[in-house]
Amino acid sequence: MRNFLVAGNWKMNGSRAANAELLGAIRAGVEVGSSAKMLVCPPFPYLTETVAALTGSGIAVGGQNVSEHESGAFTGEVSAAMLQDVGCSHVIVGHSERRALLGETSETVAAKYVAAISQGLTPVLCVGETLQDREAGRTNAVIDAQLNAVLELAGVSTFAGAVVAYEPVWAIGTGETASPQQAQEVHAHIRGLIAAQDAGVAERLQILYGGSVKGDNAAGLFAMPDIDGGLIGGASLKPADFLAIAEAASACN
Ligand SMILES: O=C[C@H](O)COP(=O)(O)O
Repeated sequence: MRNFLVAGNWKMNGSRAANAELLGAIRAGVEVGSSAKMLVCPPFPYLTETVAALTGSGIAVGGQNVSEHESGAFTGEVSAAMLQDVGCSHVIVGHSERRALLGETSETVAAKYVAAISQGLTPVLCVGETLQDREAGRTNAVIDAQLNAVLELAGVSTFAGAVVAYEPVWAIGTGETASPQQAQEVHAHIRGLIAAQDAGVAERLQILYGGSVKGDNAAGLFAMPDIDGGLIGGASLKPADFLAIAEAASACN
């Protein structure tokens, strides 16, 4: 039996004042009841304050990106050791916005994944197809290529300490969600790909869905057998929505 994870990716949003309000509301809501594991991923400058604000709450904190390098002359980059040092337990790698806008290749993403694992961080590895890929019938092939790059570099055993997030690019920030059935098909495919190498790891692997998840569509998605939670963008900035999503996950736990 896999536990559910509800992760909030704040992207490049927030301020000290707005974060304090948001975290206070989430903490207060969680204390009255959610049993799903929660994770928030704020921008780098706010990580330390977020860790402090969430101490004792059981809510985990993660980065949104990590350097593939250990240390040194990489201006503007943040290492896995630094994320670990300030109290992060997770880090998002390979988000489609970074793949598309910042030129991250599947090979770079694989190196970031390895950097995270080597520091004891749990990578939240994002994969997903564009609308063009889907319409051309290339969804599974795209997902396979993204995952195989990581499997080849890191090996299947590392997936015991990782989370995969399926995020169809066409559903991110668009208000258009994959239907539970569409998402389930891809999640089952992802689990199958991992199972072909290690059935035990595949069975335990948390696979999150991301792409316009809201309080009112989460339950339908989480009812699917291979969907183990969500990676939430816009709705993670709205406490009522984020808590409703966590409640929907708790109900499945
Ligand atoms: O990382 C989160 C995803 O990009 C989903 O974003 P969204 O919930 O705003 O569609």
